[in-house]
Amino acid sequence: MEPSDPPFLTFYKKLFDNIPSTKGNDIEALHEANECDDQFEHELPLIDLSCLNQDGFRSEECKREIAEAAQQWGFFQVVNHGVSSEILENMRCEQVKAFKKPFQEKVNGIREFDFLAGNYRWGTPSATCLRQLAWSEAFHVPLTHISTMGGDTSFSTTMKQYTKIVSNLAEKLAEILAEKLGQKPGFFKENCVPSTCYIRMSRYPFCPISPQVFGLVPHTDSDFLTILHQDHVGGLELLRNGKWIAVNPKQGTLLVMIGDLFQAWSNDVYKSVEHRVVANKHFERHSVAYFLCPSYETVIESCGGSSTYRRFSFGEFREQVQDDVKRFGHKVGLPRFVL
Ligand SMILES: C=C1C[C@]23C[C@@]1(O)CC[C@H]2[C@@]12CC[C@H](O)[C@@](C)(C(=O)O1)[C@H]2[C@@H]3C(=O)O
Ligand SMILES: O=C(O)CCC(=O)C(=O)O
Ligand SMILES: [Fe+2]
Repeated sequence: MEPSDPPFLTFYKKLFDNIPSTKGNDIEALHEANECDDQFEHELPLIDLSCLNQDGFRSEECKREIAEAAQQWGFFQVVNHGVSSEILENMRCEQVKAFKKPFQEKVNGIREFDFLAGNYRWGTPSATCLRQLAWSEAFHVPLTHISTMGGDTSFSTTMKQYTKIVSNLAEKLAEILAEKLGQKPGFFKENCVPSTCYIRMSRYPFCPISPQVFGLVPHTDSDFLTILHQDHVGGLELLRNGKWIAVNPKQGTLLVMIGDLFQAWSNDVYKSVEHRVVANKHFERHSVAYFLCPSYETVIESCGGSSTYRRFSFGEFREQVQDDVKRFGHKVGLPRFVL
């Protein structure tokens, strides 16, 4: 019997034949490949955004910290970000409820939310080996969909409240990062549109064969920046100086990740951060991500002159990512666009 929803074990059956035994050298080798440097708690950048409302000196200092973290880590945690713990908790509850809908309803589209089949993803349809499989399911919901969601249901109300605050926060952080590059304000307001920005709600079911599979395979995000909220379970890891570092959950904290578009636009000043989610043998996990994306026509080129990358439109970038995922089972990303 398939013990999991979604039915990973039956649908991806081929990938599970000949999996390394869970005894002896094979499993040791896998543990080594997965190794995460979490023997001691890493000092991940943590920024108090309330400083942005303080006097000029403190606010400038905070902006400097944001830019420094984006350069050195491509990642930072924020507190006092304006999303109340009540909204975070409501969002988590609504998300948990949505994933509890029957599998076939998720696949065909959830009527109640006006979700279509395309809103739901699970696993990695193009995977040809276990290491390419994502042991997770997700709803992708564009902002345009959220703003037109009808009814006064707790789902639509919560989604609207959450995205309103988080989208403003994303734009604000992006503008700070642009300012620190010496750019005039307005680029993100002009180019980032509700039809391409989206929320991705993810559920990582507990996984009986956890060391062999990822909850989400290593990747960088294909946007300007991502704002992520994770629950208390943990499993998110960042790649830094060749080592995977666990991002231990801290209640009320939001995580900010620099995506590929900011890396290209800043000509490598800011770095998109490679991250992954490791599967958990015992507990399911939920997270919600907001992706700040421009319109498909927006041309991405270095904002400060000379560039490592050729100019490309966001539409072209998305297509290339999707083609590569189909052909190779994984994303290639920015290296495709190096001059
Ligand atoms: C199989 C894949 C789909 C994905 C790229 C990847 O190789 C791994 C992660 C996926 C992800 C997650 C975040 C974003 O939604 C996304 C666009 C990205 O950059 O990485 C997707 C990719 C996708 O759906 O095409
Ligand atoms: O669930 C997480 O912690 C990460 C999600 C993620 O990386 C993504 O949706 O792109
Ligand atoms: Fe991601």
